[in-house]
Amino acid sequence: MTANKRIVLSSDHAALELRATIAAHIAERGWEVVDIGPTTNESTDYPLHGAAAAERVASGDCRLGIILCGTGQGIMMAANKVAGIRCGVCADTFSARMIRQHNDANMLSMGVRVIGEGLALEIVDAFLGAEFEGGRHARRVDMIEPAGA
Ligand SMILES: O=C[C@H](O)[C@H](O)[C@H](O)COP(=O)(O)O
Repeated sequence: MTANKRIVLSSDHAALELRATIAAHIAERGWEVVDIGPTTNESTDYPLHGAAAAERVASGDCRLGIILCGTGQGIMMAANKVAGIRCGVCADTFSARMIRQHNDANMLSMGVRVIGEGLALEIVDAFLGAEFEGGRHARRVDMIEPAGA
């Protein structure tokens, strides 16, 4: 399978269960899931997992990524330090759709201590179901990280 329907998943210790639920949910929808998150609940450091997932997307190995931690915030910050990554934290479906359509986000972050499983899956569907609209938005996305920066 090409990277076109390949998606990387990761989290810290806070989100193992939700990560597994999301993995099953998106696999059912035809995505090849590359789950590189921790496999035990032992406390771990979200920057490691955010960066590792982001590298998979930035390298082209995976088209998109979904990352999780307690709030979704710390792991998002780590992912956004990787060149080429545009990751947004979402707790609603509208934002999840818009970060694809307007911001060409290639990663989604969520907080397992913020939202429940049902909403998380709806957010995932909104994110994966939307496409970048280009046009005026492309100019703005280019301004976030100019080529060669
Ligand atoms: O942004 C950071 C995340 O929410 C972490 O999941 C959280 O800080 C981990 O906290 P704890 O070590 O208390 O489980």
